Amino acid sequence: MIPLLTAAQISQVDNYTIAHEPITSIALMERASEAFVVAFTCDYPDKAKNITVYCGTGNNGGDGLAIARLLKNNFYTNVSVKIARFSQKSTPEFEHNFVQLKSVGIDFFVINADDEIPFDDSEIIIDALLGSGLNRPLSGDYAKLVEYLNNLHTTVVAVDVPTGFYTDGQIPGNLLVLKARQVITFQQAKINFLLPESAPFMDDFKVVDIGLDKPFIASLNSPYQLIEESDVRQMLKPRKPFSHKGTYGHALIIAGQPQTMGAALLCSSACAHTGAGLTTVCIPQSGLVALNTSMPEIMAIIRNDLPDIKWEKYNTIAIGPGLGTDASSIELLRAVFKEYKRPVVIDADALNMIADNKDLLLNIPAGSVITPHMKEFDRLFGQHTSWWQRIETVISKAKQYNICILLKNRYTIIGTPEGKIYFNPTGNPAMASGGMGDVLTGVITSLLAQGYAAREACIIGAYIHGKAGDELSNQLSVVLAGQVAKHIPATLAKMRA
Ligand SMILES: NC(=O)C1=CN([C@@H]2O[C@H](COP(=O)(O)OP(=O)(O)OC[C@H]3O[C@@H](n4cnc5c(N)ncnc54)[C@H](O)[C@@H]3O)[C@@H](O)[C@H]2O)[C@H](O)CC1
Ligand SMILES: [K+]
Repeated sequence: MIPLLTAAQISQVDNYTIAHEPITSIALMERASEAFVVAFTCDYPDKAKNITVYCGTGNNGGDGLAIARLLKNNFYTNVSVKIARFSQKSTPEFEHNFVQLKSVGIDFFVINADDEIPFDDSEIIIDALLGSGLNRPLSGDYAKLVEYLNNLHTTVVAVDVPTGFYTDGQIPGNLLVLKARQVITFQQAKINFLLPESAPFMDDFKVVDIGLDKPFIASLNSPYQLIEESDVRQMLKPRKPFSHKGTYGHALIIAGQPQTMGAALLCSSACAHTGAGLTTVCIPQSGLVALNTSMPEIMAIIRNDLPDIKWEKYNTIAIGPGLGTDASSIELLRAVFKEYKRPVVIDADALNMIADNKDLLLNIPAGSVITPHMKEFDRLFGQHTSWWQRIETVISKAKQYNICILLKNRYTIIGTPEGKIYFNPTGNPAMASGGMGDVLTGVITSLLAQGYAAREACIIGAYIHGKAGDELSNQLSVVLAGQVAKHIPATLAKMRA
């Protein structure tokens, strides 16, 4: 896991690294700038491009000055610098790099407070105006400059953070930010890069290692963690010799109506493909032919017969995909919560029924998983005006109800009762199509049936679901839910190799 830190914590790590590596702050800035330049030259190899580096007078600006110098050393022939000197304040690291810049003879121009903004015709802008030190929205000269630069629609590559962007905490509405084509960020993704509010301000970000002290970062015990493939590989249990279908659990999936049988088929297919020993799906009578034709490996219970079943023979139950929200479905949901005491997976219409009958929240079996998308989440827990607020709610509700909450998004957010938040990095826009959530529910259900705890089931499930889609999207511009379900065994095989 990569612990994700707030700006205040990053500055703490910065100071710790300087004191304990030890390294001077100027050498650390040089290391960061070198790392930026390595990444930059890889993505922008044309050394004749007209590049302007815009620098503030803090350490982000100091980085910018060092970057301009290093680009020149790397034979970029058309680099110049514009310095926004909007206040008397500057850092010693900035001043040091200013002297260095002058010594290598790069053209620079100082924009003072209230000055007219100089004309810019560069092909690439490197944004080193403000970084993680931002402590208020842009205004005055900074706002004027950023508005001017945004209107140019030039390719902008931001150093560490796009100027004006908040790295953590709630992002105010109508925020003015220098929009970046790419952000090359130091040491780790900033938490807000992983939230949808970052989308208008950056197309892409790349993390470069600048050697900050990793044990110290870990010691800060951040609640926010980014999942890495190695975590999932470690969590995955092998399929052992002499094991049999009973070893891998029996999942019951309660899903589908005559018009939404697809949800039941996709969910149960994903469950079987993720390796549950047995999968039974509870469907309406009219869906039986479709099930038997498409998935002969899956057993069926007809919906009307459900009340008579032996609940305890299932290792887990999933309820919700395509289920509908009529009176009989609510009755069914209540019956599951009453009769079944092991962890369940609750999705889609089951979440909507809980949203309309909030008393049911208290009856969710301990250790269960709920898998809402944003709208289902807000219906359950109230309207939110920002994703940061939603994360706070995930933390409090996961604890209150002793459940894992998996809030679906580009970087799916998984909250645990212990107060941790895990971000899943896999998945891609080719997967944005119907049924994908049903497949994810099936994957997680399968993992619970196989004996993984809710936290592991969510982390592994979200990761492999997205990774299967990533693998498919190498060749396909649109990936359908059924394709993801069928590809899971191949993804799992690679992960276990
Ligand atoms: N550990 C690392 O990741 C390293 C980071 N480096 C770089 O340092 C910046 C952070 O530098 P800092 O001096 O703390 O802040 P900024 O340059 O972002 O800002 C300077 C200064 O500006 C003032 N300010 C804040 N908000 C506003 C505003 N809205 N308008 C005007 N002025 C504002 C405030 O006083 C700030 O202190 C980080 O991003 C990296 O680029 C190191 O180079 C290497 C290690
Ligand atoms: K910046």
